[in-house]
Amino acid sequence: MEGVDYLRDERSKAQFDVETMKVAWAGSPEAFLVCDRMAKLVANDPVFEKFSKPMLGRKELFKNTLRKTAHAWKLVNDLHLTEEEAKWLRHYIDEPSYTDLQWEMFVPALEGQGTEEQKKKWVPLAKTMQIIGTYAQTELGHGSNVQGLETTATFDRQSDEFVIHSPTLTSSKWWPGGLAKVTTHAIVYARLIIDGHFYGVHGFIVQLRSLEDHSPLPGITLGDIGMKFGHGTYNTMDNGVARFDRVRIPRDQMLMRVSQVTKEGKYMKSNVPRQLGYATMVSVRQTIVSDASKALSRAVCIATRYSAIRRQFGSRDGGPETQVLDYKTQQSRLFPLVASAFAFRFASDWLKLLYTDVKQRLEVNDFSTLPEVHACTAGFKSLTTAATAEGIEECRKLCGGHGYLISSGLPELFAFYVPACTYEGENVVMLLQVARFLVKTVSDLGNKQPVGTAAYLGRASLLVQKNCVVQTAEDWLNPIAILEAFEARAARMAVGCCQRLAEFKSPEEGFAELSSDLAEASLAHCQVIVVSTFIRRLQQDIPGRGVKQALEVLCNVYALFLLHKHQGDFLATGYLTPKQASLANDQLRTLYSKVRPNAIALVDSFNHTDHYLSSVLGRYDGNVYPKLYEAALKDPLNDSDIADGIHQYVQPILKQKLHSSKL
Ligand SMILES: CCCCCCCCCCC/C=C/C(=O)SCCNC(=O)CCNC(=O)[C@H](O)C(C)(C)COP(=O)(O)OP(=O)(O)OC[C@H]1O[C@@H](n2cnc3c(N)ncnc32)[C@H](O)[C@@H]1OP(=O)(O)O
Ligand SMILES: Cc1cc2nc3c(=O)[nH]c(=O)nc-3n(C[C@H](O)[C@H](O)[C@H](O)COP(=O)(O)OP(=O)(O)OC[C@H]3O[C@@H](n4cnc5c(N)ncnc54)[C@H](O)[C@@H]3O)c2cc1C
Repeated sequence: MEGVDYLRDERSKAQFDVETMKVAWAGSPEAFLVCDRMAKLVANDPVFEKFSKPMLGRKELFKNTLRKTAHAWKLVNDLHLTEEEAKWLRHYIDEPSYTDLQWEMFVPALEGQGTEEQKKKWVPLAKTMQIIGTYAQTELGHGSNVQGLETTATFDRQSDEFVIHSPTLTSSKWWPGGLAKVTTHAIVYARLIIDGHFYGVHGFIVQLRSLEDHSPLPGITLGDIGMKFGHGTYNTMDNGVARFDRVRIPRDQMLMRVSQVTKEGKYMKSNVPRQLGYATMVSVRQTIVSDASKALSRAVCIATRYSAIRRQFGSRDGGPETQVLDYKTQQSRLFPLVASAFAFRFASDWLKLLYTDVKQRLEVNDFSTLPEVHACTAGFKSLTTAATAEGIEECRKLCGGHGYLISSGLPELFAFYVPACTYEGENVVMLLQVARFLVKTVSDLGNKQPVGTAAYLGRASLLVQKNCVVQTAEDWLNPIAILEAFEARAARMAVGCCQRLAEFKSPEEGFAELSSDLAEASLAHCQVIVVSTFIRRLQQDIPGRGVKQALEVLCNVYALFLLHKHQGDFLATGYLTPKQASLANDQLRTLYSKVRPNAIALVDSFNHTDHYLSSVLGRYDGNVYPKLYEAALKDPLNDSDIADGIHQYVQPILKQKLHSSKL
């Protein structure tokens, strides 16, 4: 049999209806149709070809992306695509570009932090791409610590302008996408100074380049920050540096929803919290969670299909060898990642609802749920990006040596994905934000009953006393038992941290000293929410033959895999006995056997095109070896039998006459 037959055979074993699972993955029939249409539009358009990317130099990579982005924008207009469709189009084009910043950060910053008047002026310009903007917050010297930014915006009462200035080398804006060569405008974050007084960091709309000839405006120095990790992925993007030498902008270009500066130079705070200035980051963190499920699903699709084709050992009497997918070790590394992709997908759907709700509330100045939403977006961003980055690397290893080839699609996916652990809030820094929320919630238990995602902490006094009642491996299939185990472990970790914090001279000192434990407690809290979201999703109506059952198996795999991975926490907090932890692991092994017949159908449900996967190993048709061979032959080194440099550098060595002493 060939790879093609192996996958056909695997598909015939599926115990659920793949077409309905595709809809469950996409979120709704409508969402599925949009994704499917956009995926095919990109896959069938030769402009979006990407197999030649690994061979391109930096300048060509960048120009190639400009060309694709211009073509995409033409399609958006010619086909009258909605914003949702245009977002999927960008997603499937699969190349970081300045438009990510335009649509994910520049427009949301204008919309979220601008006044009605500012929005009326700037948003239409941005949405029609008459101006192209970026989000210029990070500096050479500070990224995580936004309040530590050094760029200044000094109010000049006489001219009614702000003077934007980079006073030090470390104040140079550093990293913003599109800044180096493309963007005409930026939201520049700077310390506001009026009459020598500092008023904190605010966003300012600054024009960077001439709209006539694209040259940098006077006083502005712009450049690229250099090549990044990997080859053809983030190097398509011109992440940039900007320095400002007393650049003047009109007063009405300070984003003034949160606070205003009057013509007279009076600083006025509206009744919105200053954290609203961070709202763009909350919006993008939410998008990043959804992106995590997409990136992980892509990696596991490649690794699962290849694992069904790859055979090693186990041949008897000349019969076929064992599919590596049948090895329990392969399953225990791969199936939790398949389950995680689904878990993150459902978590991101839920987070989107939470975010839509807070957005509506913010519009009418209801800030009550902002701390919880901030904690959830920050925590989920950290949990999902860390697990996805590790998962992609694991998938590379699951593909053995071939996983290291660029043609497997995995090295470039990894290089593209890993910065998600850093940008939009470094992952540990984000967990520490969750920790602040947890400590506040636990410390306030006597006065205030927690709600929403923290509601379980209202039962903390009970959860720290109760013990797990599981007696058999089957008991671990009960969602109530699973959820209580996660809640008890998280509550015990949070309460434990709070008790120890009280032993320090000051809360700040305690927080710093216990920050590792607090980050672990935060992760445990986020896991409660992801697991409970998965369980709640299964309580909804899920149509289609066997779809709900297949998802139930994955939900249990996800939860019990986490329980096994973090069993140290579960045991140390005393909720579980070693016997119960071991029963969970027994159940996990049984669950892997239930995933096995559905493995290929599950990854088919992601509906990924071969174009999107860009992987010879993950091809839908399974025709791996001939195509791997074909791809290798296309390498420029194979253009001739005698490569450049052989005559010059190798032959002289071969032909040298060695002295006998060197033999
Ligand atoms: C189709 C393709 C799609 C692609 C989609 C992806 C595109 C992505 C492109 C990626 C490009 C990358 C861009 C960037 O990276 S932009 C720069 C991002 N930078 C950061 O994320 C910086 C992280 N730092 C911070 O957010 C803050 O500095 C930090 C929160 C760490 C600390 O802030 P600060 O010093 O002001 O505050 P405190 O810790 O003292 O907190 C004060 C209180 O405010 C609360 N808080 C903090 N942040 C928020 C928020 N965002 N919303 C609401 N509340 C917030 C905090 O919890 C404190 O509350 P309490 O006092 O009650 O504890
Ligand atoms: C590909 C990419 C694209 C980007 N695009 C943009 C963009 O468009 N616009 C923009 O403004 N920025 C952008 N950034 C910058 C990005 O937002 C920052 O790099 C990020 O916020 C992390 O900040 P940092 O680099 O200062 O890391 P640092 O904060 O210096 O982190 C270094 C280490 O210190 C630790 N650390 C820091 N603070 C604490 C703390 N309080 N407690 C414990 N540990 C701590 C971190 O955990 C980390 O291990 C981009 C970055 C990348 C990689």
